[in-house]
Amino acid sequence: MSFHALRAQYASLLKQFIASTKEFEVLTSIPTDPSPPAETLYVLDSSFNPPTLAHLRIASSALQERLQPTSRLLLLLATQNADKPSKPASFEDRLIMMELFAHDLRSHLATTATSTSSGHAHPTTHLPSIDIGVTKKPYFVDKAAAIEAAGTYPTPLEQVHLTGYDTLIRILNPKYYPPEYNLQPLNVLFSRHRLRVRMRPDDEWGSPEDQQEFVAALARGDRENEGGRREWAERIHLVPGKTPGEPPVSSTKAREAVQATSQDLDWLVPDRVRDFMRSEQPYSRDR
Ligand SMILES: Nc1ncnc2c1ncn2[C@@H]1O[C@H](COP(=O)(O)OP(=O)(O)OP(=O)(O)O)[C@@H](O)[C@H]1O
Ligand SMILES: NC(=O)c1ccc[n+]([C@@H]2O[C@H](COP(=O)(O)O)[C@@H](O)[C@H]2O)c1
Repeated sequence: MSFHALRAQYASLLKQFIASTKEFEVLTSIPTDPSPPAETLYVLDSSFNPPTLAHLRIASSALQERLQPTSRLLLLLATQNADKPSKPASFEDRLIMMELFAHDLRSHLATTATSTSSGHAHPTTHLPSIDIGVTKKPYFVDKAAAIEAAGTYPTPLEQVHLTGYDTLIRILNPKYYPPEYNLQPLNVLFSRHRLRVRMRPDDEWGSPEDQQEFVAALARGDRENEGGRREWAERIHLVPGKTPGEPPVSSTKAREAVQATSQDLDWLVPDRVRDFMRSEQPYSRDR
């Protein structure tokens, strides 16, 4: 399907979703054929503005821990962000980039499985299916509940939310939980689901040791006065982020690169997303 036709299709699906009372919906799946029922649902929630190689590493490292068709990945676009106002690219273009990203991710999984297995390409039938979904809910605890309530997946189903360290800090910030402004509402999330958190070491977020200490403090009970329970720490799995010296990758950098230094897209976004950004210019002011 041409990008023009795909954009029109997503525009119509989005319009129906926004006008509905639904809080979560899967718009498409890759591949579209039926697949075995999910046993673990990995959820990568992002503004996908655009999807980057950091998002690809977050998802692929989680899926590669147990590469099996009963693992499923949900790429979840939040139409409402907890903090940021909406800005270009359009949601339609982001959904197209999410679909391209899903193909890039499956290609990546198929080829990287080769180096760890017998030297043969990993059959695509063994790769996890990827859903492209939308939610109106900005907070993780509500996203998890909306996914459960929609009835799209078998129940009960453990969700593993894939985030970066900056997002973990925000999930555990009481300012998001009125009217009491304490962390108690998160108990629903941590009693059923998990977080797999990629460290994001830099000047703003500190060293890997500082990031590990944040979870260790929760485990020691240091957040109990704010309603944070020690046992939640067991449901938070911190994994390494970029290695020292590796340049930091972010959607902001990719948006800047497409305007100024387009060759930098090669190390910021996966191939199909890069080609789309170059040909369709979703961040151009004329769009
Ligand atoms: N380089 C990275 N290292 C670790 N986590 C990351 C990285 N990039 C994104 N993430 C995580 O991926 C999730 C979605 O990210 P998000 O859409 O905010 O991307 P971003 O690159 O931080 O965006 P922006 O630059 O537009 O603020 C968040 O949980 C975020 O922490
Ligand atoms: N307390 C929370 O659950 C919480 C706080 C801040 C951001 N978020 C969400 O995290 C995701 C990533 O946010 P940013 O795009 O702002 O990095 C968004 O879906 C945003 O709404 C959730």
